[in-house]
Amino acid sequence: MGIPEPSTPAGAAGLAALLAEPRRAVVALDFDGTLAPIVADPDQARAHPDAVPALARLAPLVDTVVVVTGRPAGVAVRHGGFAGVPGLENLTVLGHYGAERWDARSGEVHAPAVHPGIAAVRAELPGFLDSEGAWQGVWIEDKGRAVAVHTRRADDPEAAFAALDAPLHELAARNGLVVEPGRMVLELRPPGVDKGVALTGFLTERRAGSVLYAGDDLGDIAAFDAVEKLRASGLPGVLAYSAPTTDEPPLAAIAGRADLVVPGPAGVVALLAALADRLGGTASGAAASAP
Ligand SMILES: O=P(O)(O)OC[C@H]1O[C@H](O[C@H]2O[C@H](CO)[C@@H](O)[C@H](O)[C@H]2O)[C@H](O)[C@@H](O)[C@@H]1O
Repeated sequence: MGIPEPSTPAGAAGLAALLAEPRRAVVALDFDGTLAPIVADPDQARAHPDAVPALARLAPLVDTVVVVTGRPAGVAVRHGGFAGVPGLENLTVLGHYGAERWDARSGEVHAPAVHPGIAAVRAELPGFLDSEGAWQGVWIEDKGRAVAVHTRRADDPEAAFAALDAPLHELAARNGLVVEPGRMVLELRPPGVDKGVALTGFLTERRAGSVLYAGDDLGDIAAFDAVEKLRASGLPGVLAYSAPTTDEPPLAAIAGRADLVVPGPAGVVALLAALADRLGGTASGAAASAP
């Protein structure tokens, strides 16, 4: 596939800037639903099989590739298969919505102390969920510095999500936390950072000349907001939506703002490969046009 044409002038300008000066471009990608297909068990989610090969061709041609995810950074690295890959030396993973950072060069995760509200919620949550009614299939993902309540495997995932929304907001507020909603998940996590804050900080650090951001979920709205704000202040950017390929409805809050809509992780990977093709990447990651 070639590079799809952005549907907006701002997106076309963003893509043009990326292609004109790729060495100043940051390619920023969400993980679940964007690089990794959605599956029922988060522990079984893995990057699309063509993701790492495409990224390993593209990454040496741009300033950096950054994965911005709600996952713990180490989990995204493991499930992505990102560590020790030739070509991915300039990959960074910003985990926990930007609270954690892993850089391929050091191989280390940097993270702040765990918020004290997490221990309290971890202890209270099982009994709390019982008291809210037995939602068959609702389960808790302990993410270390956040705790997520998943409803995807409940008998009625949407009903379980809707019923738990307000009580979990109350539980989070009582413990100094916020609720981060996602695709059939309500996560209780510390406030203070989101994907927009994380992405803006990273682009500033890199002195980026352009950005491409791809995402699929509610947590990506903050990153979309950030790219739109940066565009208004002169940084070209292109926004891509990884649309569901199942009967799940598209997320209007993102779909309507995207410059490019691609079919799920397979479409994202095809976009990355097409960018690498256009920029002259080879299988080893060397740029044909590189100095
Ligand atoms: O920011 P992301 O990389 O998109 O991570 C967001 C959450 O993704 C995971 O949950 C989602 O993917 C699961 C596996 O496909 C799916 O079962 C679940 O319904 C989705 O919400 C992950 O489990 C969370 O910890 C992430 O915060």
